[in-house]
Amino acid sequence: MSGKVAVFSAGSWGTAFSIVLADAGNDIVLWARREELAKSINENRENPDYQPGIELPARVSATHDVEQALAGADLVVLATPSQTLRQNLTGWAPYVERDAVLVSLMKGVELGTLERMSEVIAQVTGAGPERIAVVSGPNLSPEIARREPAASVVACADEDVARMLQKRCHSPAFRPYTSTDVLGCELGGAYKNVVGLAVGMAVGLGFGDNTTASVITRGLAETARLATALGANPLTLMGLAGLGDLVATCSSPLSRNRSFGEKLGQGMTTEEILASTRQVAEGAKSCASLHELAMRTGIDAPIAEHVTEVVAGQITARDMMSSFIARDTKAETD
Ligand SMILES: NC(=O)c1ccc[n+]([C@@H]2O[C@H](COP(=O)([O-])OP(=O)(O)OC[C@H]3O[C@@H](n4cnc5c(N)ncnc54)[C@H](O)[C@@H]3O)[C@@H](O)[C@H]2O)c1
Ligand SMILES: O=P(O)(O)OC[C@H](O)CO
Repeated sequence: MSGKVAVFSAGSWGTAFSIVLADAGNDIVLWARREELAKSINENRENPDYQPGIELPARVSATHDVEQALAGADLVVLATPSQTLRQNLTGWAPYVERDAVLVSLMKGVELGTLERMSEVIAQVTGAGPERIAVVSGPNLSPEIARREPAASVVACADEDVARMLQKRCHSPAFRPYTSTDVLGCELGGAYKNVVGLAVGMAVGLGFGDNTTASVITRGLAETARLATALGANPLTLMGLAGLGDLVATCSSPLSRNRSFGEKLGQGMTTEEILASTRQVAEGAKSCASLHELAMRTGIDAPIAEHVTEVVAGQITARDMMSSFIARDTKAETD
């Protein structure tokens, strides 16, 4: 099964996932925000800004023209920073083919509205749940771009559509599993970034594996508490889009969220860290929306709460770690 796929946009994950889709037999048009980047990708077969040193397959071409990217595409893959999706998609939506399936690769929750990316897509495009899918799992883009073996979850409320997407992105190095739990996959993906920040802070403070394992495990408990309260299948959180992604993010120096946390732990401010990178660390924004979502749902979320405070400069990473230990004691399963 193959066809034309439009990928928005040519960042780290959009570029790496284009390689997966091309290896699986699709023709990809990769939209780049800057015209000169699209030109450079077409001329040099490489995205020097986001996946340097990786040769792009012949099936991948780039454009800065939205209409050209979307014409005839039956899959539209969205990989922008989460907080920019609504505004961007509003401009792109008029050119999306009527029956195209919209696939979110993003791992964030919108500030203010507290909406997941699939909810933003539904609102902006009017697409029903059978046309909205999510891909989420332990997929650090530099490893995917190098075609190192990895698995992931493709979720859609309509299982047939999830199966179609599974076929469209099953490549020799990338193994997708289907799910109908869109909410569980999205919250697993967004929450692991916040836990990755907390783990990074512990590493930056010089703490070892007992500390990081404790934060990871309590982070999974916090994720599962919120996600299941909102209707997720608890098994989703134990799978690739939950535990799997949490392990990859929290253990890898490639993770932008973990690295961001490490710098906070070493004493840098959020503003200094943001000024030092062009890539997005979604957890630095979604910590606030996830904490608010937890409060609105009546769920205890100390990791999201304290990470938000550290990112906002209200407490230090060391204060956060002390507070985790000093909190009222309770049963593990409460
Ligand atoms: N990189 C990964 O390993 C990875 C893996 C899985 C999921 N994700 C998720 O994919 C999403 C995108 O991440 P990424 O790693 O590709 O980010 P990135 O920072 O590498 O790239 C972001 C892309 O969006 C564009 N962009 C930035 N600001 C924009 C704006 N205001 N309007 C339009 N475009 C804008 C950039 O030009 C770039 O092409 C995030 O939600 C992230 O959590 C990333
Ligand atoms: O680099 P990060 O922290 O955004 O993580 C990338 C992916 O989400 C890992 O699955």
